[in-house]
Amino acid sequence: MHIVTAKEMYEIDRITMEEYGLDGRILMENAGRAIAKQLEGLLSLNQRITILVGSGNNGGDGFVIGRTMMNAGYSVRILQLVEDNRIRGDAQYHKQLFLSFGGTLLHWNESFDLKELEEETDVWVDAMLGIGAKGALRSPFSEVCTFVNRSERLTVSVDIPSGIPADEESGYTEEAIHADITYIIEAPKLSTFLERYASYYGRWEVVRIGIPNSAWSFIKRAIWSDQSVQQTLPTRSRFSHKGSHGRGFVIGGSQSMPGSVALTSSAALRAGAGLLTIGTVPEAIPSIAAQLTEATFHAMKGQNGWIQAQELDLSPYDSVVIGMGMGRAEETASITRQVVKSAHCPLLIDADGLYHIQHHKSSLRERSHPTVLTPHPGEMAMLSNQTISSVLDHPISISKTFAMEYGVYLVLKGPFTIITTPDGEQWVNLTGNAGLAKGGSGDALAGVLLTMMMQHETIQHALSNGCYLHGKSADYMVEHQHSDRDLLATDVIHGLIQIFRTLSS
Ligand SMILES: NC(=O)C1=CN([C@@H]2O[C@H](COP(=O)(O)OP(=O)(O)OC[C@H]3O[C@@H](n4cnc5c(N)ncnc54)[C@H](OP(=O)(O)O)[C@@H]3O)[C@@H](O)[C@H]2O)[C@@H](O)CC1
Ligand SMILES: Nc1ncnc2c1ncn2[C@@H]1O[C@H](COP(=O)(O)OP(=O)(O)O)[C@@H](O)[C@H]1O
Ligand SMILES: [K+]
Repeated sequence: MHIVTAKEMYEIDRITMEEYGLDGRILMENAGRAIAKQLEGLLSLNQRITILVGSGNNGGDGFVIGRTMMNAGYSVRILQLVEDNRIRGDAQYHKQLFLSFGGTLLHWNESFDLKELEEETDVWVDAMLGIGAKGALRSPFSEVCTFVNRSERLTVSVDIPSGIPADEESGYTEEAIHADITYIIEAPKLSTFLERYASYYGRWEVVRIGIPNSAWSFIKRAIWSDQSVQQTLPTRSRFSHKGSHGRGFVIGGSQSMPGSVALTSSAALRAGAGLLTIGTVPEAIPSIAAQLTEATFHAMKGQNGWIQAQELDLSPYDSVVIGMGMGRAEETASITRQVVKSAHCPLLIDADGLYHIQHHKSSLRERSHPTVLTPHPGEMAMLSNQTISSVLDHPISISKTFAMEYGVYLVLKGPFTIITTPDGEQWVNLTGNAGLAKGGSGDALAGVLLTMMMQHETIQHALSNGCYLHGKSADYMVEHQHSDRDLLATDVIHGLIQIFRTLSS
């Protein structure tokens, strides 16, 4: 399923209409009918529907929904918020149809009594503004949206909750519709995945309206779905041996922080690594070894409890991860730079490793093997010289610019993790929950990703599947054994067992 900007969606509509010849009025009919079908499944016949329409094509969808629901036996009213002469084109065509079918149309005016309308309403359908919304809500939209948000009726939005933008834009108003459900037309828009806007959508579903599959070919941004996982997760051969499943090297930890490297390694093993070696300071080995009997160790030279620069033979390894629990001391900065230069295999840099490369980003471009960076928004802000709030508002464009500029795979972590390739293609992972919002989750993810990188031919598939599995395990554990308060990274690692069992059954 693709993810689009407003501009891209308009282009897809244009291609469908001009190059394939599907009339805009038919697209609007399809949109309204697809949403009406969902509403019929959701509502009983005694629930009275009030549809709020604006001047654009989003309102046009509202007129089709009105006619279709009325025909299905529902009591429907439409409140038009703009003057008659503002409704044009396809929307005007469908408005006329609604009227000729005997629909009830109310017009907004200064003295309109919304309270009275609310008394005759069980469900608000918000068809005021869609992808054409610009800036803060103007009157009377702002008053109507404020009223609807205070009303305790079910609120269903068409395509986008009115008042929020489709893209990574600011300028929205807090009165934007807080929908219970949003029926998104054809493809989620960027704002569906932005922290600032996601909650306005409520629960969302995508409805198809007949856009041809080939019209999407220029869109390089999509959701990583259950189906994507089924198509790309490698199966195990009956004749495989430990070497077939990858030999990984985890570099990290310090005298005072042995835990995170233990989590990464445990996750890598549980995710199916063939062989795993942990490179850490000698002082950290006993505590890690006590938890992980399956790993082997490479005692690295340390200074003051931190890993220091040293000769390292990385040639036996299929993938390397560096950074977790390593600390920010100058000693570990040197080893990070050295590994960036000498790892002739896929390399994942996380946590303190990201801190160390912030002033050496150009060295990433010189690598001839894939490099993966896994920042959370704070680390992304540091790497891209932006503020955290700018990263949260523009995660999709900032990731893309960075990944393309430095030739890296970027996994920008968060409630919706964004995976970007050096070519600028992007995938959004939807699994995971707030139980992951605690120390240790990122360390576990790094381990799962390390293993996936060793087992997939395509790094993007590895990263997307790794993020999916990590989040899916958290979802499973919160649903069956834990809550999003008590979930620990070790529980997430344990939950992988169930996820793999389900995927292979
Ligand atoms: N073929 C297609 O394209 C299909 C499109 N489809 C549907 O169309 C939707 C996009 O339609 P659209 O482009 O007409 O934009 P839409 O969001 O309805 O409204 C724009 C109007 O709103 C106004 N306005 C803007 N900002 C405002 C604000 N802050 N406060 C107040 N008013 C504001 C603006 O006024 P203006 O600024 O021009 O004065 C303009 O008149 C899309 O989301 C989907 O639902 C489907 O039917 C499938 C086929
Ligand atoms: N609210 C949330 N919903 C879903 N996933 C989340 C949420 N918060 C955090 N995560 C996930 O948890 C992990 C946290 O990583 P990170 O911030 O590096 O944590 P750590 O401090 O454990 O290293 C990431 O995979 C991120 O996508
Ligand atoms: K809307």
